[in-house]
Amino acid sequence: MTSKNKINEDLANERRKCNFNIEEVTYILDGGKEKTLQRKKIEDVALNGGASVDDIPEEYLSARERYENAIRKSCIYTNIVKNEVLEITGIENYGSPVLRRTGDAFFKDISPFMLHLGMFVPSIIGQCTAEQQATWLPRALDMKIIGAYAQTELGHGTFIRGLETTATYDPETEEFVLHSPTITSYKWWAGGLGRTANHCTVVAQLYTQGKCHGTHLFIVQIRDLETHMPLPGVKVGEIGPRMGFNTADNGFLGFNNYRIPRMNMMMKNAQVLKDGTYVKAARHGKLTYGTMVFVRVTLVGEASFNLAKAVTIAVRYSAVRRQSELRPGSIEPQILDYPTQQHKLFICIATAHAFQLTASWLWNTFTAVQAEMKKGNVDTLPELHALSSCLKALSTSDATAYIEQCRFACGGHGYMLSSNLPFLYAFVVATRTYEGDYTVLLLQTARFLVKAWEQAESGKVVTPTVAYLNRHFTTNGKMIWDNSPEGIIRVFQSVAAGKISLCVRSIRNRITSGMDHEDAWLMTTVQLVNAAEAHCRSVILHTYWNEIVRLTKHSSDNVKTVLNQLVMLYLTYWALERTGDLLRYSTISENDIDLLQRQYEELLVKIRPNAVGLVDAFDIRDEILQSTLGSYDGRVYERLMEEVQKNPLNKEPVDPSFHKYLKPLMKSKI
Ligand SMILES: CC(C)(COP(=O)(O)OP(=O)(O)OC[C@H]1O[C@@H](n2cnc3c(N)ncnc32)[C@H](O)[C@@H]1OP(=O)(O)O)[C@@H](O)C(=O)NCCC(=O)NCCSC(=O)CCCC(=O)O
Ligand SMILES: Cc1cc2nc3c(=O)[nH]c(=O)nc-3n(C[C@H](O)[C@H](O)[C@H](O)COP(=O)(O)OP(=O)(O)OC[C@H]3O[C@@H](n4cnc5c(N)ncnc54)[C@H](O)[C@@H]3O)c2cc1C
Repeated sequence: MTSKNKINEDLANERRKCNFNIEEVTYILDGGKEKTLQRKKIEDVALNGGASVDDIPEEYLSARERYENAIRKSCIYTNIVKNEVLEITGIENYGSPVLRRTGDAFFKDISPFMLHLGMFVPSIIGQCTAEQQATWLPRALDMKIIGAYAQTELGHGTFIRGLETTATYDPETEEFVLHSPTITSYKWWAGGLGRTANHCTVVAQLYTQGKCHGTHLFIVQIRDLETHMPLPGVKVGEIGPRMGFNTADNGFLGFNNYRIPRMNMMMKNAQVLKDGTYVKAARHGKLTYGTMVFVRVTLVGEASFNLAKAVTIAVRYSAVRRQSELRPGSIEPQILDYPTQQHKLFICIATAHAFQLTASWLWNTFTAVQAEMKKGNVDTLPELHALSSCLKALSTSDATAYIEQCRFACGGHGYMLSSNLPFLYAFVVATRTYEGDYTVLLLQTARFLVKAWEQAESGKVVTPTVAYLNRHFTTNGKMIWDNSPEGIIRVFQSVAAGKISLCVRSIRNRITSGMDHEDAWLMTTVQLVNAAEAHCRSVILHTYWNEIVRLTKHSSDNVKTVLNQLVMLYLTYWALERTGDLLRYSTISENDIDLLQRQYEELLVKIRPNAVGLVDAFDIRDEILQSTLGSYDGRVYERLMEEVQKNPLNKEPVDPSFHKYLKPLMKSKI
């Protein structure tokens, strides 16, 4: 072994201490051994060529250079995927989370193609008829056309019904006329739209035969395929620097009476016939929002993966980093030995597991609902919408907070862009806003919960994720505290039921005292968000526990033990975080809380020897981590030094600005 790939001794020791089979845990997280092997094969094909390495790290480039470099790498990666990876996986895996994950080796920031695969293609699959799909899908998958998803406008993102772009049908020419009547109607934010896309999905208010039928989706060509010039009637550009996503050319777009053929309306759920007659095929009013539901479902896994990256970096760094003295003259401890550091980091490992397992469960729920909808049954859609909304909100919000916690855990070096933690934060914090803002989505879930509560009150059996509401009406008084996993979960469900119940009471009291329903709802929204959060916590705790029990049935004893310790840590952590709620809605005593605290601290001690093994089990290759602090070999200080050599500011010993400005300043008299 050369000194270059020699593993840091502290990290090597940690690996010797690890007492469970790391691969077994990787298989569980990936969804089975087959999936792990497939992922590894894809990573080998895509990454072993070393195409991801930038001579100059992208953070040193100008905005133009950075964009061009991102396009260059997107094309390299797309060619690898088209020519080599899909040979192995089949076309149906285009856009799969594995390819998304592997793509991270090519970009610290974002690929300008992300929205093409993330939303443009899914909108064709989900919103077009079979005939339309046959026209558009092969071209999109083959990158003959490159798309974006232009829904949000300068004036409206959340309130989709308030969008102002119009699509007015002209039966004379059998075309839609797209128009942006105001400044606020300009499309704003769409990823890949500013410089890259030549097509996009546009969401616009549909007018036909003089009547508005609400928002619908259209496929719109915006640039010439040969020259890439914006087509006449299209005004398009990049919106400017932002906190992250700086290589994703988020764009603006306006139309001046721009015409598209009738068949460019995505017609799966509604059609406009040649004569302008509007036909609604959908069995549910909100099926045009389907692409958003799909993306929200995938964002739970995205939150888990990015948190796994951050905690891999922070745990490895904490094993390498030594700081302070416990006793005078004693060897400086690894910072991972501080219980406060363990408190910051182990919850991140557990949360990444909780979200990963919840993401797989949610994906299965999503595909089951899709299958029902194919048969014409839309009854399960409201529950899926409520679930995907709150899980998207909480997973992105928790992942944001914990990635920042990982950065804090790395002290000053965590602030370096080369640690990759700032990039991870800037990416994940955006996911809390886009695809539906945190508060707005929790309020959607709250609508569902209040309805479910009313059903349970009237004695009806409610759907599985809110079945605890039926129990709420059959038990009297506070839930008996019980420190078993099932007991803690039951108490969290009681907290949710209690909070929903308070919301309903609050709304009813307000209505009784003269408010109309809208105002009573509005005045209760702070509580409603809180209740939806509590419901979602109970769903995550329940799912995480159930899945661990199910998935470790045949695991080796050590794997069972360590995964159990993690899920117990998660349950205990949240019980301690919510002692106020637990005191209010269960019989928990001060003594029980003391016991919980002790149990938590003991779990930190038990997990400590396996901490590095647990992050190794995420199996994230160095090329994907892209971190000076988090590499497998732990050569933290060497990597920070190597990175300094790439800094263009260090190319010359004296900067030209010295002669231009500094020296004259130093020479000038007061
Ligand atoms: C907030 C709402 C849900 C409100 O919509 P609305 O039309 O005003 O709703 P409403 O008329 O008050 O009716 C509410 C009703 O509609 C239902 N509903 C709402 N959304 C869905 C859905 N997706 N599936 C199934 N049902 C849905 C709700 O459950 C309500 O039902 P109810 O009346 O209670 O029976 C909606 O406007 C919304 O989803 N806003 C968020 C916008 C958003 O997510 N934009 C994403 C833009 S693309 C993007 O960000 C790309 C990111 C980049 C990337 O991915 O990389
Ligand atoms: C990096 C990034 C990429 C994006 N990519 C795309 C894309 O590709 N395509 C696209 O179409 N869009 C995209 N978006 C836009 C994104 O979907 C919207 O920004 C998002 O849906 C939030 O809408 P908004 O900006 O209008 O926020 P607003 O709705 O104006 O929210 C502002 C505040 O008001 C609050 N608020 C708003 N309405 C309510 C309410 N009813 N009740 C209580 N509180 C409320 C919110 O909670 C929030 O705190 C992107 C955004 C970002 C940041």
